[in-house]
Amino acid sequence: MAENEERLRRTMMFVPGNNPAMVKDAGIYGADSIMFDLEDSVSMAEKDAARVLVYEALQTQDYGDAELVVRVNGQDTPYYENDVKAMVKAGIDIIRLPKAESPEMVQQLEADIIAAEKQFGLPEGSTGLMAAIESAKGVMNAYPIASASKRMMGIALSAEDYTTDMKTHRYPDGAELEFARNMVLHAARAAGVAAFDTVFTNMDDTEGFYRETEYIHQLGFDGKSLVNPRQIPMVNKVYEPTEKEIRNAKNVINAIEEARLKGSGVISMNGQMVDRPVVLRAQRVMRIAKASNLVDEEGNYIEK
Ligand SMILES: CC(C)(COP(=O)(O)OP(=O)(O)OC[C@H]1O[C@@H](n2cnc3c(N)ncnc32)[C@H](O)[C@@H]1OP(=O)(O)O)[C@@H](O)C(=O)NCCC(=O)NCCSC(=O)C[C@@](O)(CC(=O)O)C(=O)O
Ligand SMILES: [Mg+2]
Repeated sequence: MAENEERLRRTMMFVPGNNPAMVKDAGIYGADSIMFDLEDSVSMAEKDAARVLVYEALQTQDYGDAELVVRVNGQDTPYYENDVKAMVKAGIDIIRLPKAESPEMVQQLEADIIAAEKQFGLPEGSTGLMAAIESAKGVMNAYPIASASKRMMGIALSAEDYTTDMKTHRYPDGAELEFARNMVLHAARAAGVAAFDTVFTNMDDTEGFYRETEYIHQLGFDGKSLVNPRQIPMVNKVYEPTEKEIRNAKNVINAIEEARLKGSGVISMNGQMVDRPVVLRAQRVMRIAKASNLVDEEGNYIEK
């Protein structure tokens, strides 16, 4: 769980698994997580070829520090079993289960991963998993799903399938997603795993993308599933702490350290009470600032 909190997962970019150029170059854009897709962006005719392409790429390409995720086909398809086996064998970090509706589906994936790790002689526990919530049933079961496996890295809302299931579609104000977003986020936090907001599919609506990203950042999501590399710097910009937030976080950490030396767990700073939750938030700001190269080793803001 601590690892989930430490690792930055602001941007998880879908990469269609049947597109050799996109699969090859996916590492150059700086996504925190690269998600190879074997499911809905790949036609039936290309399912086997896409699996082979992604498998080969995982053996030969250097994706740097990015976390590597693959969205396998659903458990009700003839592709699922081969997808899981091939991706575990390839050493993928995380398998994303689409259309998760129950904890049993997650436990089935966990059992299939364990069997594959044994078959290929990999250390048990080397492959993590996550679940995408894409229906009313999935939303109602969000917490049981999020807490179904100790390998669970996070859960994601998938609004395209979800709004279809809800007999609506996506609107600019996002009101149709309010309940699902809150359920997914609360389930993730209660289970101690990461929470990912859904894709935004209108590549030309930059203003709408910023508005949605600012909103989900305010709610508390770790990050967002993306469909295009142009969306990566926009999410990072929203998630980047400001200079004021960084200076304030550093002051909070220094102040509480001074208070601790005096034997106190609470202190007043510029009229503002500073206690444990404030310190935890300040530490998180500093972690993101460090990962975004906004501070030096001592935590001082780097002037641009
Ligand atoms: C949208 C578009 C066609 C736009 O094309 P465009 O050509 O206009 O893009 P450009 O910006 O011009 O590309 C500039 C350069 O970037 C390269 N480039 C672009 N996209 C890249 C990428 N993704 N990965 C690596 N490389 C990429 C491109 O090759 C070019 O490289 P180069 O030629 O070298 O300059 C394209 O992006 C794309 O196909 N996206 C992925 C779509 C996809 O995966 N859909 C399935 C997942 S959603 C789903 O299933 C719903 C869900 O399940 C979701 C959930 O579960 O969360 C639910 O229910 O909600
Ligand atoms: Mg979907």
